[in-house]
Amino acid sequence: MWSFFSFDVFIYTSLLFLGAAFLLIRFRTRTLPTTIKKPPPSPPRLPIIGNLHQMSELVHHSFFSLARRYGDSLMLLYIGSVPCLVVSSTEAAREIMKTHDIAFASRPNTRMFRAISYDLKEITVAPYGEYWRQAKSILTLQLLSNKKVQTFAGLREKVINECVHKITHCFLSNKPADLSDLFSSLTNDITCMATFGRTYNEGEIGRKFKKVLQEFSEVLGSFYFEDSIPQLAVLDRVRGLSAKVDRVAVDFDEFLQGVVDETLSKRSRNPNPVGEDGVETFIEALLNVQKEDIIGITIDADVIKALLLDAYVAGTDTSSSVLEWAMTELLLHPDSLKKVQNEVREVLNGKKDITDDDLEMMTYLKAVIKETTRLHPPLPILPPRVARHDVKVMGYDIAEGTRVYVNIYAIMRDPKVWDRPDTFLPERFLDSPIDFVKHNFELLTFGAGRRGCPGRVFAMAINEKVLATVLHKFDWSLPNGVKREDVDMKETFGSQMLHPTIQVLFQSGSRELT
Ligand code: HEM
Repeated sequence: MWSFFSFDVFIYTSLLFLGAAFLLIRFRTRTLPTTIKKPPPSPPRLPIIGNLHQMSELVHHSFFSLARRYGDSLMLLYIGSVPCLVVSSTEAAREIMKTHDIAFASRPNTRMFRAISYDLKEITVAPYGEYWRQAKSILTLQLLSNKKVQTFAGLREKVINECVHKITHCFLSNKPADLSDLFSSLTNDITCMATFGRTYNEGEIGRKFKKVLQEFSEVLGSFYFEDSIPQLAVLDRVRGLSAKVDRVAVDFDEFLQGVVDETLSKRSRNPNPVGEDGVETFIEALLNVQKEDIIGITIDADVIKALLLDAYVAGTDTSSSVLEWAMTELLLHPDSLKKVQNEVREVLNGKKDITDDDLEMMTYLKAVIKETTRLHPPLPILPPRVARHDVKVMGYDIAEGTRVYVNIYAIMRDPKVWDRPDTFLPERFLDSPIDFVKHNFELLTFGAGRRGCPGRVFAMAINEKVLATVLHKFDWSLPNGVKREDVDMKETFGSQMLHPTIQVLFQSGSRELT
């Protein structure tokens, strides 16, 4: 549900750039309503496409460099005809997500999101209102509470052990471990088991699931003209994107309906079913909420499928991105690697299994994860919010309907807030109160305010345990022949989140084989 520009922007902006001069005669860029007296500073823009031609594939970098020139707190851009407020400082983020949180608590209503999110029933894109409130409270309280996340401990353990066996196998065959691939399967398996009660890796259904996920990511990463330059919506049809979006929505629905039918059929055979290992999975919990009928919204089949989609899509690639970057940074910073490994091994003191209490004592490990996501947030720009009415922010007038992009990449590298902002330095978090909490506006990995991420505890339980396990069980180095300076730290979009450009291939050492 996250990305909003992609590489195909290049092709179409070039085309548009040429066409803009001609089209200028026919169309005029939408201007702000006259009530907007003092808009935030803006770079100059072109007719029709606005500032689209200034966007690169990695939009957070484009926003970052434009903000330095035009508005390092708030800047107004136009993506096509849509006014977009770019937020690039801690103070401005606090204004948007705390002071004026309700005014900006909605998400844009776009054709793309309507098509692939059960008509905006997914929480991530749902407009602010009663439905969003109730659906988010189901997710937060019934599916992702601390207590619920603890019930998945056995499941996490099982999947992590499988990953350890695969790494051991690489070691024994003297091959580098492809951690990109291993972390991606691991987070996929944990999220699938917690959400659907089983994995979908094998056979015909596995093949179909993979294909639909691939296409889902492709449409999410596509630039949809209808949503930003409606005059050119025909281009979406010409290049087959409109049809593809509709087809992906149908295919994903077919898959999710299959998951629901399978679960219902199990329930009809056993009225009190629990998933594998006696755990109530998300789908079971949702069907129970539906049966009890105690909340203020109708939980129909589409709502169940939309919330499953929310949990699966939001929970998978985000965590694998964090793990990949953490291992990459540690390999590039041997002192930190040694320090975190010593901590893990000292806390465990010869014990084989890692408990939540052990993780609580691993303060440097937690600092490594914070520092990793500060430099490499899986979502470098928060999913867009939208102004629900005219509002004044930091002395500027923001018009109703303005889309708001909080560039957390810029905020988390702001030299006014962070000493040596581009350096990997987990120590900065050791004696610092800065944490992933709702009203923290320096470390915004999980967003903030009403629209903040409800999956933080679920995600951190995976990230901490996986990282502690691979550091405990193995010694790591770059594969033979690869030097530190050869590692390319450029970012690239994986399925949806930013990953290192390289596949993270590491040599595992022999410390302890299970
Ligand atoms: C490392 C893992 C994760 C990261 C970095 C992450 C990050 C984020 C961010 C940045 C947002 C936007 C917050 C905002 O707009 O202020 C978000 C929203 C959301 N996340 Fe996560 N997330 C992660 C894992 C999860 C998991 C595991 C789930 C559920 C199983 C989840 C479910 C959601 C949902 C439903 C929203 C939308 C909230 C709303 O719009 O009200 N996330 N996440």
